[in-house]
Amino acid sequence: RPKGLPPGPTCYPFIGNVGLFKPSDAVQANRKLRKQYGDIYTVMFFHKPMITVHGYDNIRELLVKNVDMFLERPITIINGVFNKGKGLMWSSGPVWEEHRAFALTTMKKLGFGKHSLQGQIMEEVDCLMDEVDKFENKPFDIHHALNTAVSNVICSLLFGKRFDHDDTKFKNLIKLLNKMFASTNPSSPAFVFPLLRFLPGSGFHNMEKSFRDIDAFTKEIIEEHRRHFDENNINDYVDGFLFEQTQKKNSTFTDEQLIISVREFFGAGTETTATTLRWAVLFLIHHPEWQRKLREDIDALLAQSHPKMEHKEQLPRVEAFILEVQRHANIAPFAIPRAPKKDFCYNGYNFPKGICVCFALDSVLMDPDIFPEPSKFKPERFLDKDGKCTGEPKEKLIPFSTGQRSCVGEYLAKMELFLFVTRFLQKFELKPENSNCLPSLEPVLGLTNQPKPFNVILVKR
Ligand code: HEM
Repeated sequence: RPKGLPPGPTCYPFIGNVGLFKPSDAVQANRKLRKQYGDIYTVMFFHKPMITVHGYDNIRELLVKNVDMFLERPITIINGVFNKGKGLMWSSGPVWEEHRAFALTTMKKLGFGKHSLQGQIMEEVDCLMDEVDKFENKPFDIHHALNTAVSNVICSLLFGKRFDHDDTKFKNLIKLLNKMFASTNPSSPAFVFPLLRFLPGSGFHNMEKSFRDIDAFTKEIIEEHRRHFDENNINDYVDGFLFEQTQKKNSTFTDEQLIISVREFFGAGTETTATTLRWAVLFLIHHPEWQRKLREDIDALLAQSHPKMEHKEQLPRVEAFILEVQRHANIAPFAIPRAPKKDFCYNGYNFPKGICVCFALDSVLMDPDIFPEPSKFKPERFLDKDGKCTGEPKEKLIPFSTGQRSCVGEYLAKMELFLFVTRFLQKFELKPENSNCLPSLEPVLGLTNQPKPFNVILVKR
Protein backbone atom coordinates (compact mmCIF):
# COMPACT_ATOMS: atom_id res chain seq x y z
CA ARG A 1 0.00 0.00 0.00
CA PRO A 2 1.46 3.34 -0.98
CA LYS A 3 2.63 5.46 1.99
CA GLY A 4 0.30 8.08 3.42
CA LEU A 5 -2.92 6.29 2.48
CA PRO A 6 -5.37 5.35 5.24
CA PRO A 7 -4.54 2.04 6.98
CA GLY A 8 -5.91 -1.29 5.88
CA PRO A 9 -5.51 -5.05 5.91
CA THR A 10 -2.14 -6.65 5.12
CA CYS A 11 -1.52 -6.83 1.39
CA TYR A 12 -0.22 -9.89 -0.43
CA PRO A 13 2.27 -9.59 -3.27
CA PHE A 14 0.64 -8.84 -6.63
CA ILE A 15 -3.00 -9.47 -5.54
CA GLY A 16 -3.07 -6.93 -2.68
CA ASN A 17 -6.33 -7.69 -0.85
CA VAL A 18 -8.19 -9.45 -3.68
CA GLY A 19 -10.03 -12.43 -2.19
CA LEU A 20 -10.36 -10.78 1.24
CA PHE A 21 -14.14 -11.03 0.96
CA LYS A 22 -16.74 -12.23 -1.52
CA PRO A 23 -18.34 -9.31 -3.38
CA SER A 24 -21.76 -10.54 -2.19
CA ASP A 25 -20.56 -10.16 1.44
CA ALA A 26 -19.26 -6.62 0.91
CA VAL A 27 -21.61 -4.94 3.41
CA GLN A 28 -20.73 -7.21 6.34
CA ALA A 29 -17.06 -7.31 5.36
CA ASN A 30 -16.81 -3.51 5.29
CA ARG A 31 -18.51 -3.24 8.68
CA LYS A 32 -15.84 -5.62 10.01
CA LEU A 33 -13.00 -3.68 8.36
CA ARG A 34 -14.34 -0.49 9.94
CA LYS A 35 -14.12 -2.12 13.39
CA GLN A 36 -10.51 -3.10 12.71
CA TYR A 37 -9.15 -0.03 10.93
CA GLY A 38 -11.47 2.84 11.82
CA ASP A 39 -13.79 5.02 9.76
CA ILE A 40 -11.40 5.45 6.83
CA TYR A 41 -9.35 2.61 5.40
CA THR A 42 -7.73 1.35 2.22
CA VAL A 43 -8.23 -1.97 0.46
CA MET A 44 -5.93 -2.89 -2.43
CA PHE A 45 -7.27 -4.44 -5.63
CA PHE A 46 -3.95 -5.72 -7.04
CA HIS A 47 -1.94 -2.48 -7.18
CA LYS A 48 -5.00 -0.19 -7.18
CA PRO A 49 -6.06 1.28 -3.84
CA MET A 50 -9.68 1.90 -2.92
CA ILE A 51 -10.50 4.09 0.10
CA THR A 52 -13.75 3.57 2.01
CA VAL A 53 -15.21 6.32 4.19
CA HIS A 54 -17.74 5.64 6.97
CA GLY A 55 -19.80 7.84 9.29
CA TYR A 56 -22.18 10.75 8.81
CA ASP A 57 -19.68 13.47 9.79
CA ASN A 58 -16.92 12.22 7.46
CA ILE A 59 -19.31 11.79 4.56
CA ARG A 60 -20.76 15.32 5.05
CA GLU A 61 -17.31 16.79 5.45
CA LEU A 62 -16.10 15.30 2.16
CA LEU A 63 -19.22 15.37 -0.04
CA VAL A 64 -20.77 18.61 1.20
CA LYS A 65 -18.06 20.82 2.71
CA ASN A 66 -15.43 19.77 0.14
CA VAL A 67 -17.95 19.48 -2.62
CA ASP A 68 -15.70 20.70 -5.46
CA MET A 69 -13.02 18.17 -4.61
CA PHE A 70 -15.33 15.13 -4.85
CA LEU A 71 -17.57 15.68 -7.87
CA GLU A 72 -15.77 13.28 -10.20
CA ARG A 73 -16.01 9.52 -10.69
CA PRO A 74 -12.95 7.25 -10.68
CA ILE A 75 -12.18 5.26 -13.84
CA THR A 76 -13.93 1.89 -13.65
CA ILE A 77 -15.11 -0.71 -16.14
CA ILE A 78 -18.33 1.26 -16.66
CA ASN A 79 -17.01 4.68 -17.65
CA GLY A 80 -13.61 3.49 -18.90
CA VAL A 81 -14.75 0.60 -21.11
CA PHE A 82 -18.53 0.63 -21.64
CA ASN A 83 -19.43 4.35 -21.62
CA LYS A 84 -16.08 5.84 -22.69
CA GLY A 85 -16.57 8.85 -20.41
CA LYS A 86 -20.06 9.67 -21.68
CA GLY A 87 -23.46 9.71 -19.98
CA LEU A 88 -24.43 11.37 -16.74
CA MET A 89 -24.05 8.94 -13.88
CA TRP A 90 -20.50 7.86 -14.66
CA SER A 91 -19.10 10.93 -16.41
CA SER A 92 -16.87 13.62 -14.90
CA GLY A 93 -15.82 17.20 -15.54
CA PRO A 94 -17.48 19.37 -18.19
CA VAL A 95 -19.50 16.46 -19.71
CA TRP A 96 -21.08 15.71 -16.34
CA GLU A 97 -21.64 19.40 -15.52
CA GLU A 98 -23.33 20.12 -18.84
CA HIS A 99 -25.50 17.01 -18.86
CA ARG A 100 -26.51 17.12 -15.21
CA ALA A 101 -27.64 20.73 -15.73
CA PHE A 102 -29.44 19.75 -18.95
CA ALA A 103 -31.13 16.77 -17.26
CA LEU A 104 -32.33 18.89 -14.34
CA THR A 105 -33.69 21.70 -16.54
CA THR A 106 -35.36 19.35 -19.00
CA MET A 107 -36.90 17.16 -16.34
CA LYS A 108 -38.17 20.27 -14.56
CA LYS A 109 -39.83 21.51 -17.75
CA LEU A 110 -41.47 18.10 -18.16
CA GLY A 111 -42.90 18.12 -14.68
CA PHE A 112 -40.06 16.50 -12.73
CA GLY A 113 -40.07 18.23 -9.38
CA LYS A 114 -43.56 19.56 -9.94
CA HIS A 115 -46.72 18.09 -8.57
CA SER A 116 -48.13 17.78 -12.12
CA LEU A 117 -46.05 14.64 -12.50
CA GLN A 118 -48.26 12.90 -10.01
CA GLY A 119 -51.01 12.49 -12.63
CA GLN A 120 -48.64 10.26 -14.61
CA ILE A 121 -47.59 8.36 -11.51
CA MET A 122 -51.20 7.82 -10.43
CA GLU A 123 -52.05 6.51 -13.92
CA GLU A 124 -49.31 3.91 -13.48
CA VAL A 125 -50.45 3.03 -9.98
CA ASP A 126 -53.96 2.42 -11.30
CA CYS A 127 -52.65 0.23 -14.15
CA LEU A 128 -50.68 -1.70 -11.55
CA MET A 129 -53.86 -2.18 -9.48
CA ASP A 130 -55.62 -3.64 -12.56
CA GLU A 131 -52.65 -5.88 -13.23
CA VAL A 132 -52.44 -7.30 -9.70
CA ASP A 133 -56.22 -7.68 -9.49
CA LYS A 134 -55.74 -10.86 -11.52
CA PHE A 135 -54.00 -12.40 -8.53
CA GLU A 136 -56.57 -11.46 -5.94
CA ASN A 137 -56.44 -13.83 -2.95
CA LYS A 138 -53.73 -15.92 -4.64
CA PRO A 139 -50.07 -15.90 -3.65
CA PHE A 140 -47.87 -14.31 -6.33
CA ASP A 141 -44.53 -12.56 -6.78
CA ILE A 142 -45.20 -8.85 -7.29
CA HIS A 143 -41.65 -8.16 -8.49
CA HIS A 144 -42.28 -7.91 -12.23
CA ALA A 145 -45.51 -5.90 -11.96
CA LEU A 146 -43.82 -3.35 -9.68
CA ASN A 147 -40.81 -3.00 -11.96
CA THR A 148 -43.01 -2.48 -15.01
CA ALA A 149 -45.09 0.18 -13.28
CA VAL A 150 -42.07 2.10 -11.98
CA SER A 151 -40.25 1.76 -15.27
CA ASN A 152 -43.26 3.17 -17.09
CA VAL A 153 -43.05 6.37 -15.04
CA ILE A 154 -39.50 6.93 -16.22
CA CYS A 155 -40.41 5.85 -19.80
CA SER A 156 -43.16 8.50 -19.88
CA LEU A 157 -40.57 11.13 -19.00
CA LEU A 158 -37.89 9.85 -21.34
CA PHE A 159 -39.92 8.72 -24.34
CA GLY A 160 -43.38 10.20 -23.79
CA LYS A 161 -44.86 6.70 -23.86
CA ARG A 162 -45.65 3.81 -21.59
CA PHE A 163 -45.65 0.07 -22.27
CA ASP A 164 -48.23 -2.56 -21.54
CA HIS A 165 -47.54 -5.00 -18.70
CA ASP A 166 -47.81 -7.75 -21.39
CA ASP A 167 -45.54 -6.12 -24.00
CA THR A 168 -43.03 -8.91 -24.67
CA LYS A 169 -40.14 -6.72 -25.77
CA PHE A 170 -40.49 -4.41 -22.80
CA LYS A 171 -40.94 -7.36 -20.44
CA ASN A 172 -37.66 -8.85 -21.66
CA LEU A 173 -35.89 -5.56 -21.20
CA ILE A 174 -37.05 -5.28 -17.61
CA LYS A 175 -35.96 -8.87 -16.96
CA LEU A 176 -32.56 -8.03 -18.38
CA LEU A 177 -32.28 -5.04 -16.10
CA ASN A 178 -33.25 -7.17 -13.07
CA LYS A 179 -30.67 -9.76 -13.94
CA MET A 180 -28.02 -7.10 -14.35
CA PHE A 181 -28.78 -5.50 -10.97
CA ALA A 182 -28.87 -8.87 -9.25
CA SER A 183 -25.71 -10.34 -10.78
CA THR A 184 -23.31 -7.40 -10.92
CA ASN A 185 -21.41 -6.20 -7.90
CA PRO A 186 -19.12 -3.17 -7.76
CA SER A 187 -17.00 -4.87 -5.08
CA SER A 188 -15.82 -7.35 -7.71
CA PRO A 189 -12.19 -6.83 -8.87
CA ALA A 190 -13.53 -6.68 -12.47
CA PHE A 191 -15.01 -3.30 -11.55
CA VAL A 192 -11.56 -1.74 -11.62
CA PHE A 193 -9.82 -4.40 -13.75
CA PRO A 194 -12.02 -4.72 -16.84
CA LEU A 195 -10.18 -7.71 -18.33
CA LEU A 196 -11.37 -9.81 -15.39
CA ARG A 197 -14.94 -9.50 -16.65
CA PHE A 198 -14.33 -12.52 -18.88
CA LEU A 199 -13.66 -14.78 -15.87
CA PRO A 200 -16.54 -17.11 -14.94
CA GLY A 201 -18.97 -15.59 -12.44
CA SER A 202 -18.23 -11.95 -13.24
CA GLY A 203 -21.60 -10.27 -13.81
CA PHE A 204 -19.89 -7.53 -15.80
CA HIS A 205 -19.83 -9.66 -18.93
CA ASN A 206 -23.65 -9.87 -18.69
CA MET A 207 -23.75 -6.16 -18.04
CA GLU A 208 -22.07 -5.46 -21.36
CA LYS A 209 -24.69 -7.56 -23.15
CA SER A 210 -27.55 -5.93 -21.22
CA PHE A 211 -26.23 -2.49 -22.18
CA ARG A 212 -26.19 -3.50 -25.85
CA ASP A 213 -29.81 -4.71 -25.74
CA ILE A 214 -31.06 -1.65 -23.85
CA ASP A 215 -29.19 0.62 -26.26
CA ALA A 216 -30.70 -1.11 -29.31
CA PHE A 217 -34.18 -0.58 -27.84
CA THR A 218 -33.39 3.10 -27.17
CA LYS A 219 -31.96 3.65 -30.67
CA GLU A 220 -35.26 2.59 -32.26
CA ILE A 221 -37.16 5.03 -30.05
CA ILE A 222 -34.73 7.86 -30.84
CA GLU A 223 -35.13 7.27 -34.58
CA GLU A 224 -38.91 7.33 -34.20
CA HIS A 225 -38.61 10.64 -32.31
CA ARG A 226 -36.33 12.03 -34.99
CA ARG A 227 -38.85 11.18 -37.74
CA HIS A 228 -41.64 13.04 -35.91
CA PHE A 229 -39.52 15.78 -34.35
CA ASP A 230 -41.25 19.15 -34.00
CA GLU A 231 -39.24 21.81 -32.21
CA ASN A 232 -42.44 23.54 -31.07
CA ASN A 233 -43.65 20.42 -29.38
CA ILE A 234 -41.07 19.12 -26.92
CA ASN A 235 -42.83 16.40 -24.98
CA ASP A 236 -40.14 14.29 -23.43
CA TYR A 237 -36.44 13.98 -22.61
CA VAL A 238 -35.47 12.57 -26.02
CA ASP A 239 -37.23 15.48 -27.79
CA GLY A 240 -35.44 17.93 -25.47
CA PHE A 241 -32.09 16.37 -26.32
CA LEU A 242 -32.79 16.38 -30.10
CA PHE A 243 -33.72 20.05 -29.82
CA GLU A 244 -30.39 20.75 -28.11
CA GLN A 245 -28.63 18.91 -30.96
CA THR A 246 -30.19 21.27 -33.49
CA GLN A 247 -28.99 24.29 -31.47
CA LYS A 248 -25.46 23.15 -30.68
CA LYS A 249 -23.49 21.63 -33.53
CA ASN A 250 -20.25 19.79 -32.66
CA SER A 251 -21.12 19.69 -28.98
CA THR A 252 -21.34 16.89 -26.44
CA PHE A 253 -25.01 16.44 -27.43
CA THR A 254 -24.27 13.38 -29.56
CA ASP A 255 -26.49 10.36 -30.15
CA GLU A 256 -24.11 8.22 -28.11
CA GLN A 257 -24.40 10.61 -25.16
CA LEU A 258 -28.19 10.45 -25.43
CA ILE A 259 -28.28 6.64 -25.60
CA ILE A 260 -26.05 6.28 -22.53
CA SER A 261 -27.90 8.91 -20.47
CA VAL A 262 -31.25 7.29 -21.33
CA ARG A 263 -29.90 3.88 -20.34
CA GLU A 264 -28.70 5.30 -17.01
CA PHE A 265 -32.03 6.97 -16.26
CA PHE A 266 -33.88 3.85 -17.29
CA GLY A 267 -31.77 1.62 -15.00
CA ALA A 268 -31.46 3.98 -12.04
CA GLY A 269 -35.06 5.13 -12.29
CA THR A 270 -36.48 1.61 -12.41
CA GLU A 271 -34.51 -0.72 -10.17
CA THR A 272 -33.91 1.51 -7.17
CA THR A 273 -37.50 2.64 -6.66
CA ALA A 274 -39.05 -0.71 -7.56
CA THR A 275 -36.67 -2.51 -5.17
CA THR A 276 -37.60 -0.08 -2.37
CA LEU A 277 -41.28 -0.77 -3.06
CA ARG A 278 -40.65 -4.51 -2.89
CA TRP A 279 -39.05 -3.98 0.51
CA ALA A 280 -42.09 -1.90 1.52
CA VAL A 281 -44.40 -4.81 0.60
CA LEU A 282 -42.19 -7.17 2.60
CA PHE A 283 -42.20 -4.94 5.70
CA LEU A 284 -45.97 -4.52 5.44
CA ILE A 285 -46.31 -8.32 5.48
CA HIS A 286 -44.01 -8.53 8.50
CA HIS A 287 -45.76 -5.70 10.35
CA PRO A 288 -49.55 -6.04 10.12
CA GLU A 289 -49.79 -3.61 13.07
CA TRP A 290 -48.23 -0.92 10.83
CA GLN A 291 -50.58 -1.83 7.99
CA ARG A 292 -53.46 -1.23 10.39
CA LYS A 293 -52.13 2.10 11.67
CA LEU A 294 -51.36 3.45 8.19
CA ARG A 295 -54.72 2.34 6.83
CA GLU A 296 -56.55 4.04 9.70
CA ASP A 297 -54.79 7.33 8.86
CA ILE A 298 -55.35 6.98 5.11
CA ASP A 299 -59.01 6.02 5.48
CA ALA A 300 -59.66 8.93 7.85
CA LEU A 301 -58.08 11.46 5.50
CA LEU A 302 -58.90 10.15 2.04
CA ALA A 303 -61.41 7.29 2.21
CA GLN A 304 -61.07 5.99 -1.39
CA SER A 305 -60.17 9.28 -3.14
CA HIS A 306 -56.80 9.50 -4.91
CA PRO A 307 -53.79 10.42 -2.75
CA LYS A 308 -51.81 13.51 -3.76
CA MET A 309 -48.47 14.85 -2.62
CA GLU A 310 -50.30 17.59 -0.70
CA HIS A 311 -51.51 14.83 1.64
CA LYS A 312 -48.03 13.71 2.64
CA GLU A 313 -47.73 16.15 5.52
CA GLN A 314 -51.11 15.06 6.83
CA LEU A 315 -50.00 11.42 6.76
CA PRO A 316 -46.83 11.56 8.90
CA ARG A 317 -47.01 7.88 9.83
CA VAL A 318 -47.00 6.91 6.14
CA GLU A 319 -43.92 9.08 5.58
CA ALA A 320 -42.22 7.66 8.68
CA PHE A 321 -42.96 4.12 7.48
CA ILE A 322 -41.42 4.82 4.05
CA LEU A 323 -38.33 6.43 5.61
CA GLU A 324 -37.85 3.41 7.85
CA VAL A 325 -38.21 1.09 4.85
CA GLN A 326 -35.51 3.06 3.04
CA ARG A 327 -33.25 3.02 6.08
CA HIS A 328 -33.68 -0.65 6.85
CA ALA A 329 -33.60 -1.86 3.24
CA ASN A 330 -30.33 0.00 2.74
CA ILE A 331 -30.62 -0.55 -1.00
CA ALA A 332 -27.50 1.44 -1.91
CA PRO A 333 -25.09 0.56 0.92
CA PHE A 334 -22.32 2.42 -0.93
CA ALA A 335 -22.91 5.54 -3.00
CA ILE A 336 -21.48 5.51 -6.50
CA PRO A 337 -17.71 6.02 -5.97
CA ARG A 338 -16.03 9.40 -6.33
CA ALA A 339 -12.50 10.47 -7.14
CA PRO A 340 -10.72 13.54 -5.77
CA LYS A 341 -10.03 16.16 -8.42
CA LYS A 342 -6.56 16.87 -6.94
CA ASP A 343 -4.31 15.34 -4.30
CA PHE A 344 -6.15 15.95 -1.06
CA CYS A 345 -5.42 15.46 2.62
CA TYR A 346 -8.10 14.59 5.17
CA ASN A 347 -7.63 13.58 8.82
CA GLY A 348 -3.90 13.18 8.13
CA TYR A 349 -4.44 10.72 5.27
CA ASN A 350 -3.59 11.21 1.59
CA PHE A 351 -6.36 10.94 -0.95
CA PRO A 352 -4.40 11.01 -4.24
CA LYS A 353 -6.05 12.54 -7.33
CA GLY A 354 -8.27 10.04 -9.17
CA ILE A 355 -8.26 7.35 -6.44
CA CYS A 356 -11.50 5.37 -6.03
CA VAL A 357 -13.31 6.55 -2.88
CA CYS A 358 -16.39 4.68 -1.63
CA PHE A 359 -18.85 6.31 0.74
CA ALA A 360 -20.55 3.80 3.02
CA LEU A 361 -24.10 5.18 3.26
CA ASP A 362 -24.79 1.96 5.14
CA SER A 363 -22.72 3.28 8.07
CA VAL A 364 -25.12 6.24 8.39
CA LEU A 365 -28.37 4.32 7.90
CA MET A 366 -27.28 1.82 10.57
CA ASP A 367 -25.67 4.33 12.96
CA PRO A 368 -26.97 3.59 16.50
CA ASP A 369 -26.26 7.18 17.60
CA ILE A 370 -28.67 8.53 15.01
CA PHE A 371 -31.03 5.53 14.84
CA PRO A 372 -31.00 3.69 18.20
CA GLU A 373 -31.49 -0.09 17.84
CA PRO A 374 -30.79 0.19 14.10
CA SER A 375 -31.52 -3.45 13.30
CA LYS A 376 -35.12 -3.04 14.55
CA PHE A 377 -37.87 -1.85 12.21
CA LYS A 378 -39.24 1.18 14.05
CA PRO A 379 -40.95 3.83 11.87
CA GLU A 380 -41.83 5.73 15.05
CA ARG A 381 -38.18 6.85 15.30
CA PHE A 382 -39.01 9.43 12.60
CA LEU A 383 -41.96 10.92 14.51
CA ASP A 384 -41.56 13.77 17.04
CA LYS A 385 -43.56 14.09 20.25
CA ASP A 386 -46.42 15.74 18.35
CA GLY A 387 -46.56 12.89 15.85
CA LYS A 388 -44.99 14.97 13.05
CA CYS A 389 -42.38 13.46 10.75
CA THR A 390 -39.52 15.87 11.47
CA GLY A 391 -36.25 15.95 13.38
CA GLU A 392 -32.67 14.82 13.33
CA PRO A 393 -33.20 11.20 12.18
CA LYS A 394 -35.08 12.44 9.10
CA GLU A 395 -32.43 15.08 8.34
CA LYS A 396 -29.60 12.60 8.66
CA LEU A 397 -31.17 9.85 6.58
CA ILE A 398 -29.22 9.91 3.30
CA PRO A 399 -30.23 6.92 1.13
CA PHE A 400 -29.91 9.19 -1.93
CA SER A 401 -26.40 10.24 -0.82
CA THR A 402 -25.68 13.91 -0.15
CA GLY A 403 -24.14 17.03 -1.68
CA GLN A 404 -24.20 18.42 -5.19
CA ARG A 405 -23.82 15.05 -6.87
CA SER A 406 -26.47 13.20 -4.91
CA CYS A 407 -29.27 11.32 -6.69
CA VAL A 408 -30.89 13.37 -9.43
CA GLY A 409 -34.11 11.35 -9.14
CA GLU A 410 -34.67 11.86 -5.40
CA TYR A 411 -37.78 13.97 -5.75
CA LEU A 412 -39.35 11.63 -8.30
CA ALA A 413 -38.54 8.56 -6.20
CA LYS A 414 -40.08 10.12 -3.09
CA MET A 415 -43.26 10.94 -4.99
CA GLU A 416 -43.48 7.42 -6.36
CA LEU A 417 -42.90 5.81 -2.98
CA PHE A 418 -45.59 7.91 -1.28
CA LEU A 419 -48.22 7.54 -4.01
CA PHE A 420 -47.66 3.81 -4.60
CA VAL A 421 -47.65 2.87 -0.90
CA THR A 422 -50.67 5.01 -0.01
CA ARG A 423 -52.79 3.79 -2.92
CA PHE A 424 -51.85 0.17 -2.26
CA LEU A 425 -52.93 0.36 1.35
CA GLN A 426 -56.21 2.01 0.34
CA LYS A 427 -57.00 -0.82 -2.03
CA PHE A 428 -55.56 -3.96 -0.50
CA GLU A 429 -54.72 -5.78 2.66
CA LEU A 430 -51.35 -7.50 2.25
CA LYS A 431 -50.92 -10.99 3.67
CA PRO A 432 -48.12 -13.56 3.71
CA GLU A 433 -48.43 -16.81 1.77
CA ASN A 434 -47.79 -18.70 4.99
CA SER A 435 -48.25 -16.84 8.27
CA ASN A 436 -46.15 -19.46 10.10
CA CYS A 437 -43.17 -18.83 7.88
CA LEU A 438 -42.75 -15.21 6.84
CA PRO A 439 -40.50 -14.41 3.85
CA SER A 440 -36.87 -13.67 4.63
CA LEU A 441 -35.66 -10.14 5.41
CA GLU A 442 -32.07 -11.10 4.53
CA PRO A 443 -30.93 -9.02 1.57
CA VAL A 444 -28.98 -10.27 -1.44
CA LEU A 445 -26.34 -7.81 -2.62
CA GLY A 446 -25.91 -7.12 -6.33
CA LEU A 447 -25.75 -3.58 -7.66
CA THR A 448 -28.36 -2.90 -4.97
CA ASN A 449 -29.46 -4.72 -1.82
CA GLN A 450 -32.46 -6.74 -2.94
CA PRO A 451 -34.98 -8.89 -1.09
CA LYS A 452 -35.06 -12.62 -1.89
CA PRO A 453 -38.02 -13.61 -4.10
CA PHE A 454 -41.25 -13.88 -2.10
CA ASN A 455 -45.00 -14.18 -2.60
CA VAL A 456 -47.70 -11.92 -1.24
CA ILE A 457 -51.48 -12.34 -1.07
CA LEU A 458 -53.54 -9.24 -1.85
CA VAL A 459 -57.01 -9.10 -0.39
CA LYS A 460 -59.27 -6.39 -1.83
CA ARG A 461 -60.77 -4.04 0.74
C1 HEM B 1 -35.37 4.95 -3.93
C2 HEM B 1 -34.85 5.30 -5.07
C3 HEM B 1 -33.45 5.77 -5.31
C4 HEM B 1 -32.33 5.67 -4.54
C5 HEM B 1 -32.20 5.06 -3.15
C6 HEM B 1 -31.23 6.26 -5.28
C7 HEM B 1 -29.93 6.38 -4.81
C8 HEM B 1 -28.91 6.99 -5.51
C9 HEM B 1 -27.56 7.12 -5.01
C10 HEM B 1 -27.07 6.65 -3.66
C11 HEM B 1 -26.83 7.74 -5.98
C12 HEM B 1 -25.33 8.06 -5.94
C13 HEM B 1 -25.09 9.51 -5.63
C14 HEM B 1 -23.62 9.80 -5.38
O1 HEM B 1 -22.79 9.67 -6.28
O2 HEM B 1 -23.29 10.19 -4.26
C15 HEM B 1 -27.73 8.01 -7.09
C16 HEM B 1 -27.36 8.64 -8.28
C17 HEM B 1 -28.20 8.81 -9.35
N1 HEM B 1 -29.53 8.48 -9.42
FE1 HEM B 1 -30.64 7.69 -7.95
N2 HEM B 1 -31.71 6.70 -6.49
C18 HEM B 1 -33.06 6.43 -6.55
C19 HEM B 1 -33.93 6.75 -7.59
C20 HEM B 1 -33.58 7.33 -8.77
C21 HEM B 1 -34.48 7.67 -9.84
C22 HEM B 1 -36.00 7.49 -9.81
C23 HEM B 1 -33.72 8.19 -10.86
C24 HEM B 1 -34.16 8.68 -12.21
C25 HEM B 1 -34.87 9.69 -12.41
C26 HEM B 1 -32.34 8.19 -10.41
C27 HEM B 1 -31.28 8.64 -11.16
C28 HEM B 1 -29.99 8.78 -10.68
C29 HEM B 1 -28.90 9.35 -11.47
C30 HEM B 1 -28.97 9.80 -12.92
C31 HEM B 1 -27.79 9.37 -10.62
C32 HEM B 1 -26.38 9.90 -10.97
C33 HEM B 1 -26.30 11.36 -10.58
C34 HEM B 1 -24.96 11.99 -10.96
O3 HEM B 1 -23.97 11.27 -11.09
O4 HEM B 1 -24.93 13.20 -11.08
N3 HEM B 1 -32.29 7.66 -9.14
N4 HEM B 1 -28.99 7.55 -6.79
